[in-house]
Amino acid sequence: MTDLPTPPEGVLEDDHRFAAWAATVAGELLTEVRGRGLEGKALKDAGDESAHDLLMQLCAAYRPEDSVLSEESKETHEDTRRLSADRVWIIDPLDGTREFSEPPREDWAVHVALWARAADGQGGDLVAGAVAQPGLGTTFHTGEPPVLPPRTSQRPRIAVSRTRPPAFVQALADEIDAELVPMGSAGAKVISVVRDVTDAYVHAGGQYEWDSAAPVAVARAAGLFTSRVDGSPLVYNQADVLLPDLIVCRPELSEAIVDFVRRNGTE
Ligand SMILES: Nc1ncnc2c1ncn2[C@@H]1O[C@H](COP(=O)(O)O)[C@@H](OP(=O)(O)O)[C@H]1O
Ligand SMILES: [Mg+2]
Repeated sequence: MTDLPTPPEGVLEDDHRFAAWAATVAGELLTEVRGRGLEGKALKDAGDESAHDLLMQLCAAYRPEDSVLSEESKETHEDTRRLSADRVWIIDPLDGTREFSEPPREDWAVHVALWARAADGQGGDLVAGAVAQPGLGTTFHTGEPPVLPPRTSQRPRIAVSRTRPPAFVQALADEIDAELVPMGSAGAKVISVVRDVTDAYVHAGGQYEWDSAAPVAVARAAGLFTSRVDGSPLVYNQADVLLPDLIVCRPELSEAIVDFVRRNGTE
């Protein structure tokens, strides 16, 4: 066990600030790992493992009562105690692992989200989240919700996966006269909408709760629209952590995107 970073004053008392701090220090560690001269799989593995270990240690030390679901631990996926827990941290220690291993790309991120059970005990939802994007030197989080800048492009720009863009998004773009903007990392794509680099992120075909939980928490706090591609709600802390599709967009685009999927499906 390495020495844990010391939380700044006030961080432990506030879940939003704790999420932001944890994501930030994991991002700093990843930046350091990226400077070690590793390449390819060795760099990917070192990144995934070091950020996961640090975040698990921070949660164990400072949020010992809470459950954790982390991409990098199969044990946490299968641990059914989180299904009856009141609070679950949903973590992607390194989202956009591929892009992390291709310096100087900046489309990779650290995701830390908190899911909490509703007061009536029925279901729950995301209550805090942070996305650190070290390549931009910024952590976006629900403690200080990002202010959505005015839209600078009349033509919609849709962020899509750089390596596995769903085919239907091209058809959607053709219909609404949008431009596709390929990039890595679900977090970086959501943050591109938050920053007015794009206007929407549309994905289908596979993804897991940790890929979208923290970005969606931040997007909602910024006033963006979030849903599954069929317009139904994104639901977290499920037994099956597959959450294969989503839309994050400026509110004025949601109707056209959901309507397209309802008419055409995603095949
Ligand atoms: N079809 C698919 N099945 C499973 N995971 C997928 C997926 N498409 C994207 N993802 C995951 O979503 C994240 C963003 O992907 P992309 O950059 O292609 O948009 C990546 O997370 P990780 O980097 O944490 O593995 C990737 O693994
Ligand atoms: Mg991911």
